[in-house]
Amino acid sequence: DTGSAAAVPIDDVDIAYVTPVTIGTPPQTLQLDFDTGSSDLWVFSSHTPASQVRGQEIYSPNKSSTAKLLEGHTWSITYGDGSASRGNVYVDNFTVGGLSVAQQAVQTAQQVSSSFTSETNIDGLLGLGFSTLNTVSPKSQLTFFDNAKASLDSPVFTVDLKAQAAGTYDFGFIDKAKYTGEITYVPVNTNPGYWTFTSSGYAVGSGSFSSQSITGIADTGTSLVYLPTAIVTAYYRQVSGATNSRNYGGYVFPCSSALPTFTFGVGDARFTIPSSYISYSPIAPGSSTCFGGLQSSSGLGINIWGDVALKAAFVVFNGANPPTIGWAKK
Ligand SMILES: CSC[C@H](NC(=O)[C@H](Cc1ccccc1)OC(=O)N1CCC(N)CC1)C(=O)N[C@@H](CC1CCCCC1)[C@@H](O)Cn1ccccc1=O
Repeated sequence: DTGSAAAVPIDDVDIAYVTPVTIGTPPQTLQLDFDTGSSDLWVFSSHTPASQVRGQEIYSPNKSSTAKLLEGHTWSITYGDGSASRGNVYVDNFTVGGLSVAQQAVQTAQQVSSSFTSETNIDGLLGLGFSTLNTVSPKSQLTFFDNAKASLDSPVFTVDLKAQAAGTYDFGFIDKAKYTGEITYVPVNTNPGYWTFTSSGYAVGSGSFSSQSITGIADTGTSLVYLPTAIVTAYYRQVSGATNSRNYGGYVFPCSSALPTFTFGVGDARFTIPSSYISYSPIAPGSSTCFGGLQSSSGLGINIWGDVALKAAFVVFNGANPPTIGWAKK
């Protein structure tokens, strides 16, 4: 089997991307944020208090003839940005872009934090991390990818995110039309449960490439790129008026300042993030102060290659044994 579904930016700065999925019988369509940084599949549902729902599509298991409650199972998750949700668990038919899983664990929200309520374009998350991270108790559940893997032509999914345009998540195949040149594969460390790999170094603008190992995670659920402070300060030293603002929680600069590109290495390959991706967004609508798409990871304890980096490449998440991750230009 294979599947292919669109990844659509939810706003004008690509803060996140959503992908349509169908759940149950008859099919209920929701827009989920596919997140390689977590491993829970959870949805706004008929169990979510009305006061916490603001226009999101909901999944109603009682309207699905194939839904079954997973007795006594609950889940609770808190993300890096402090957002959180928790609830019960059903199993039901689940389809992404023509690829179906019959008994997928669908975690229904009984409680979501205010940031989820206010994010009206996200109806839930679909975790594409390793199933070891799943929070369902007493028995943890498998991700959609792990459930589908055995039936896939090839045990892979690929990510092709675009700036202000619809990209794709493909399952089970690698579409040669989506990239140019070769795919450079590097090992993945599955220990923490994320797609953790080691970049071979970086360059700021047209400066020389600094070869060094930068271990981090490829995370579709994180908007920005978070790297070691030394790298980030070297970058913003080239941006006139840039300051690391405690007030705004990161590097900001005059929107009129010229920004260099940022190049990162994967093995011998080099990927350049255009300046436009790093001039992330005005700190408030109409402001002339902009927030950077490259920020320090010092507060996180982990380096994160989020959407700002993923948009600059075609990425293969290879779920074979052992797993690897492949990067190609596009
Ligand atoms: C540096 S972990 C911060 C990161 N959350 C972000 O990247 C959010 C994304 C967002 C924001 C607003 C609307 C929609 C989406 O965006 C910002 O935080 N931004 C963008 C806008 C900027 N002005 C400020 C900084 C984050 O927790 N991701 C997790 C998945 C997210 C959770 C929130 C909803 C969307 C999916 C996850 O993969 C991060 N993970 C990764 C590994 C381990 C644990 C863990 O939990």
